[in-house]
Amino acid sequence: MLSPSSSEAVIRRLYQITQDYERGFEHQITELIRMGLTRFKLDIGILSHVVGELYTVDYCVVPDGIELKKGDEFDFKSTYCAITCKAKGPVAIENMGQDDRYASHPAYQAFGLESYIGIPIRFDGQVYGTLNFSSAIPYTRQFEEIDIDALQLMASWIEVELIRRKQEQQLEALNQKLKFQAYYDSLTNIPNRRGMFKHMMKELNRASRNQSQGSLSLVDIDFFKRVNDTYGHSVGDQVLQQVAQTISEALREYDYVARLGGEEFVLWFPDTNEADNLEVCRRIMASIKRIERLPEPLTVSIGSCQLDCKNCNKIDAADTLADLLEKADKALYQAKADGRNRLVRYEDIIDVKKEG
Ligand SMILES: Nc1nc2c(ncn2[C@@H]2O[C@H](COP(=O)(O)OP(=O)(O)OP(=O)(O)O)[C@@H](O)[C@H]2O)c(=O)[nH]1
Repeated sequence: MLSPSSSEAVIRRLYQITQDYERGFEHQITELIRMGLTRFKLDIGILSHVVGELYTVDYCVVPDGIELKKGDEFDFKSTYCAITCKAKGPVAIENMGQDDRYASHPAYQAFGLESYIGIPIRFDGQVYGTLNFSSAIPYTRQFEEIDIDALQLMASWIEVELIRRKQEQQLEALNQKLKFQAYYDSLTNIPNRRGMFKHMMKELNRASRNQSQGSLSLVDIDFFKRVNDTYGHSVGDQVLQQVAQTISEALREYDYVARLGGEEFVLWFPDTNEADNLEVCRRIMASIKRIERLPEPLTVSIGSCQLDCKNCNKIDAADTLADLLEKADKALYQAKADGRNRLVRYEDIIDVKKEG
């Protein structure tokens, strides 16, 4: 019979291990298995996971010379786990080969383990797997109630931890979703205005630091109201999605596109001169004309402007962005006024030249 101080030691050690969140689940579970091995004086400890007929070793601690590792898979029916799951509760066997119930079990035939103590782990209303400890050597004493108590305590912590980890993963997924919704446009799946602002702050600071240049372009679908009015809002939505995709595909690796709102998109071309900006914008205009969603070709107007940070002092990114957007918007206005389906650069507008 084990003394009460021995069970107190289990509780104390379990408390230490379970408080050690910062070291991660893998560390905690390995320490818990080690504690079980010391507690039961056995040498193989496993947390298994069972899905259908597949038994997988989730975590294990084994002595030198035993080839067993995390991720190893077995046929569930031929494992000791099958015995424990069938029992629906703790199982303790001191000498499997001498036990009429188990001597001919496929698990004993396959692995030949003599002593075994295991318990089912439940998760989400189902059996997740088992926590088990075993050895090829018969047990020298009888398993006691206090052994089962210790095993149940360990299993309870694992069950709580599995739930906690699942909730943590759900929370993380929810956070990712919220982040996506905050910075991406749900219709086109490209960044929205807020996402653009965040990206551009980094980009403009980088351009300033590297004293480099770049082009900003506003792309606006022509007569989009007519698309909605003629073919319906849902076709309008599909056109917006196709335009976003077409622009994304036409861009180079470091170029950037966001939906500014409505049928307007903003494009940023880092380290790009005017000639290169013209070339990419022309490519985009041609690609958009090839969209086949409507009976007539779709056209866009583009207003572009240039940022040149060569030989300039550190810029204020927010002010610079506002300035670039305003210039591109003037150029876009001009493109619309000149008849649409064209690209105008702010630097080429006559009034601007006069002012300059
Ligand atoms: N289907 C759809 N339509 C939208 C969305 N956001 C804005 N719009 C529509 O886009 C249209 C924009 O119309 P206008 O600003 O008059 O521009 P336009 O008809 O493209 O004319 P120009 O830009 O001058 O060539 C409006 O009818 C808006 O209702 C959207 O998410 N989905």
